[in-house]
Amino acid sequence: MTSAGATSASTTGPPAPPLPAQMNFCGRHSVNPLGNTSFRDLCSRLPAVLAGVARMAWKADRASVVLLVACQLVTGVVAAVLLTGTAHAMQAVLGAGAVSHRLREALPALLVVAGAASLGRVSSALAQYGERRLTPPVTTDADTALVEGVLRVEADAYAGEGFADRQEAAEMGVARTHVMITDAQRFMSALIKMVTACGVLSVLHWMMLPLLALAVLPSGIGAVLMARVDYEIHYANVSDRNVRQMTRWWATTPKYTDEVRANSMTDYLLFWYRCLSERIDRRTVEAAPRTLRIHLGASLIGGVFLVGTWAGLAWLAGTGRVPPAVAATAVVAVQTALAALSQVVMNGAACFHTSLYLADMRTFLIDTDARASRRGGAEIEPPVEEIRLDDVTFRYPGKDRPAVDGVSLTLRRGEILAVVGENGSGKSTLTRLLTGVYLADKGRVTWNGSDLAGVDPASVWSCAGLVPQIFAQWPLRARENVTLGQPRTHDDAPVWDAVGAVGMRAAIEKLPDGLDTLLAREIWGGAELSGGQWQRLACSRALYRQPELLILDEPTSQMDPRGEHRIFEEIKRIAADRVTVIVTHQLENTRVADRVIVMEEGRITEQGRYEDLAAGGGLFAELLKLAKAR
Ligand SMILES: Nc1ncnc2c1ncn2[C@@H]1O[C@H](COP(=O)(O)OP(=O)(O)OP(=O)(O)O)[C@@H](O)[C@H]1O
Repeated sequence: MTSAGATSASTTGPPAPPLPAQMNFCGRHSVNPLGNTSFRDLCSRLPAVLAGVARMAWKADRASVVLLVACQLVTGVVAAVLLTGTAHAMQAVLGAGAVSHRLREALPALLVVAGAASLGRVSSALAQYGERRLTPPVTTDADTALVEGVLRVEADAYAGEGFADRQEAAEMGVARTHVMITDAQRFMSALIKMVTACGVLSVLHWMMLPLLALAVLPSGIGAVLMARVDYEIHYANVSDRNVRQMTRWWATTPKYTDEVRANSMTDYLLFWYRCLSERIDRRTVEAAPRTLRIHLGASLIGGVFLVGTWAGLAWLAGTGRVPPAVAATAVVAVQTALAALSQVVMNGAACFHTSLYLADMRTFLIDTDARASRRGGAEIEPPVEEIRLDDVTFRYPGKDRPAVDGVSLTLRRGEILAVVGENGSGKSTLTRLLTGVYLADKGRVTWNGSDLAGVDPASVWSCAGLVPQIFAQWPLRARENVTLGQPRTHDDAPVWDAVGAVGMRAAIEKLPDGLDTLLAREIWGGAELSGGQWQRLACSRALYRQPELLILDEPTSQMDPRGEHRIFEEIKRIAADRVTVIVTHQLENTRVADRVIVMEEGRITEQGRYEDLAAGGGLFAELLKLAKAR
């Protein structure tokens, strides 16, 4: 839901540019998942997060996971050996006798300490190597899962509540995946080090442990609270970030450079971009005092407890409760445990932080999975003799009125059907229902008698060729822009046939590398086509597929008369072997059709041949008159 931002009121000169719309999305999915979560709940998530990370890592590269686990174990052993070795060395050094004798006594323990330290270094280097091996495939798995999830949903999901915003939130999960392994691995190794150091400490004197825990706990709580604040800011900014991202693409892509410059939109787009960024920054800055309070509170309480820890140790040594050698070892153990504990806290909080974004990603993936196409396994066998719509109704999510409302229609092989009607009357939606891109909310669409709701969509789409109103200009080679990555043969003959049929052979031959030319001006070595040439290429894609159902939605709107004539001649030539549907506002073009249907507010209100409708007193005749009156 959006509302226009306020504009600054000025009575002289032109009005100030309006602010970007305020995003007040308040649907079912707009609830911050952390809104009613207690601190305990937050901490109890950590094991599940680590288990999730381990599962993802195991799936991506088992050998690296085994290496990392082995490194963790070595870390634990090394920490224990370091501390016990230090204790032995201390006992020898602080014992009785000449200095040279004491040093000799301490030498074996010191050598063990040096060996353990070297092993620790080697293990840490290997752990880093494992991390570097593991992070790319885990990130790629997460990223690909997200792209695949979005590609596999039923098409009407895109129009569903907050889909794009939730996708944007999930993207953050992917972005955080690359630090997830590092955080989890550091957390685990710090945890092992800490447990070892605490074990050694508890052997030295039981009182050291609670003192230590008190010293570090406040910073742990502080770090989790900070992560919570960060996530709240991130969550509040999702919609604005999404719009900013889109604005950035539209403003900077070379495709719209003419429109942006010649319509003097540069300043307005920069203004928009800046406003959105400032709004995002404002939310972040507004949270700064909260984070300062958390930081100061955690540092203050932690500092007091830390002083208490050292005082406790001094008291134990001073009162002779622990001998000097043990006290010296305890100092090392406290230092080790403190460092490890701070690392546990820091990396634990980072894992927790990441888990919030990963949870968004997981929720989104579960949602995309639930919305994935599951229509049944029936197959469409060519030739397609008949396509029928029986009382079909379709309404876009969130819309009050159906876009297609109770339409019944039968199309037979060899027939050319033209669909006309005013803007928004449901023509393109009808084509999406015919191809099974959308499934009817009510009624049935059947191909050769098979209801598309029970047919594997891939088998339908392998028989369809669609030139949509807004077609993609893929940054691919000219050849793949025709074949769409689905070559029919090992040679280029059918590709040349398809481009020849739309009058593009000469233009493709003139490209620097012919069919191998990359059609993307932005990329080095790429070339660009004109608008009409692109549209011809889009038509050649559909022709190349030799589809059972050929749908052309405004196929010639950018073409010169020769190109348009050629396309319609080709449509007539190949019509006998397929069902052809042409959506057009150029009413003269409907002369090629065997039948014309006129749509109004989602319904078919007239149908017949061009001549009959032109002579009738309906909308077709009225629109024709208006077209001729120019
Ligand atoms: N993706 C979508 N999400 C929500 N509503 C949509 C979507 N696409 C179309 N609509 C709505 O459905 C109705 C029919 O749209 P459709 O695109 O089918 O009309 P059309 O006859 O093809 O229009 P035009 O002649 O302008 O291309 C319109 O009210 C439109 O706002």
